[in-house]
Amino acid sequence: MVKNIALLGSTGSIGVQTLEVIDEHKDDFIVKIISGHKNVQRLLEQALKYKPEYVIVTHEKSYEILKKELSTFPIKVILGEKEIAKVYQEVNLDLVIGAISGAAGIPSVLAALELGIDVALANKETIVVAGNIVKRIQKKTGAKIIPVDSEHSAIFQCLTGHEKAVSGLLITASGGPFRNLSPDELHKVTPEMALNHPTWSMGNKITIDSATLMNKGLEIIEAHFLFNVAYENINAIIHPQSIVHSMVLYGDGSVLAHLGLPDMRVPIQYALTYPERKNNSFPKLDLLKIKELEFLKPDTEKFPCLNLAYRAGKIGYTMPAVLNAANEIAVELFMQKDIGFMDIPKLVEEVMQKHEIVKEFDFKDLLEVDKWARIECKKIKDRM
Ligand SMILES: NC(=O)C1=CN([C@@H]2O[C@H](COP(=O)(O)OP(=O)(O)OC[C@H]3O[C@@H](n4cnc5c(N)ncnc54)[C@H](OP(=O)(O)O)[C@@H]3O)[C@@H](O)[C@H]2O)C=CC1
Ligand SMILES: CC(=O)[C@@H](O)[C@H](O)COP(=O)(O)O
Ligand SMILES: [Mn+2]
Repeated sequence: MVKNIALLGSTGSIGVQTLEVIDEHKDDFIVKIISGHKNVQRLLEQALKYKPEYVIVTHEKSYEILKKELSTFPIKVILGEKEIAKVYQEVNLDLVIGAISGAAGIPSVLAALELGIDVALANKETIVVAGNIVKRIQKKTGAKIIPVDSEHSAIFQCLTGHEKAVSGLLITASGGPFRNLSPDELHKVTPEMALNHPTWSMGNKITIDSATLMNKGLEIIEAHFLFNVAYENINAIIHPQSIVHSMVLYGDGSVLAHLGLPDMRVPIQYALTYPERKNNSFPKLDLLKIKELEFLKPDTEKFPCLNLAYRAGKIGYTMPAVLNAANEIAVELFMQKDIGFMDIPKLVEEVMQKHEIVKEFDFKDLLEVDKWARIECKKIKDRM
C-alpha cells in the first residue's frame, strides 16, 4: 500500500534522514506535506524535489521567501500550524512523522492523533510533556504511535506480542562525550565540546541533552508512557558503542535486545513501513568489527539530570512539562555561553522546586505551565 505522509520538521536531522528512507522506497510513499522553521534554502530544495501539496512554515521571514520562490508551482505555502487539522484532512494522510524539535512539535502531533491519524514519533517531548493527554486522545480515536526514537523503536520491536510478561526495560545510553571527565572538568566544558557526540549525528538540542544525560531522563519518561512500565522497572545503562539500542527484560529470565549500527534511518524506516519490515541499501552491522560491547552504571552524581527526570516522572501531572521547558531554556542559555554546563541541572532543579503541581489539566493548561517554567528559568539565571 502506498502511504500518504506528512513530514513535520523535514529540514532537521530526523527530517533529512526520513527523506533518505523515502528515496530508498520511492514507490511506497507520497510526501504530501513538509514543514520547516528557519532553514529556507533546505525547505525550498525539498519542496522542489518532492513536490508536496503543502509546505508549512512557522517562521514569518521564511514564509515570505518561500511563498515568492514557490509561486509558480502547484504547492501551497502556509504560515503557522493553525490550520493544520484542515490540511491533514484535505490531503488524506496515512501517517504523520513528528520530527520537530522541542515542545514546539507537540500541537501538530496532537492534531494528527485527534483525527485518528497514526504518528511515527521522533518528538519525545510530546510524550514527556503531554503523555496523559496523548493516551486519552489515543483511547478516543484509536490512532497509533510508532516510536522513532532508537531506544523506543528497539523496545517496541522486542515487545510485540509479549507485553504482559515484561518485568523491566533497560534503556541504553552512549554516556555522551563527557562520560570519563572529572567533576572539575565538567564545569569547564564548552558547547562545541558538548556537540561532539561520540556515536550519533543529531540536532543540537538533543546532542546537548545526551551530554547531560537529560536525553536518557526524557527517554525514561517516554518509555513509561509508551509501554506502560512503572518507573521502578525502567533503568538506564551506559553502553558506549551504541550498538544495543535497548533491552526488554521478561519474567522468565529472557532478555530481548535490538542491535544495529547507530543509524537513525533504521528506526525511521521501521516506523514508516510498520507493520512491514523492508530491505535497504544502508550499511549493516558486523559484530566482528565491533568486537566489544560494554555496559556500565550511569554516574548520577556527575550527571544529575537523569535523577531529575526520574523525580519529575514519578511526581507526574505537570512536573514533566516543567522539567522539559526549564531544560529547553537551560540548554539554549548554555549554547549561548550564558551559563556553564553544570548550571543546566541546577536551573532545572530550581524551577522544579518552585513549581506547584496541577492535577487536573488540559493541553492549554500545560502550555501555561510550559510558559511559566521558561520565564522562571530565565529569572533564576538572571539572579545567578
Ligand atoms: N536527531 C536524532 O537522531 C534524534 C532525534 N530525536 C528527536 O527528534 C526531534 C527532532 O530532532 P532533530 O532532528 O535532531 O532536530 P533538528 O534541530 O535537527 O531539527 C529540528 C526540526 O524542527 C524544526 N523546528 C525548530 N523549531 C521549530 C519551531 N519553533 N516550530 C516549528 N518547527 C521548528 C526545524 O526547522 P528549521 O531547521 O527549518 O529551523 C527542523 O526541521 C527531537 O524531538 C529529538 O529529541 C529522537 C531520536 C534521535
Ligand atoms: C539516536 C537516539 O535515539 C538518541 O536519542 C540517542 O540515544 C542519543 O544518544 P545518547 O544515548 O547519548 O543519549
Ligand atoms: Mn534516543
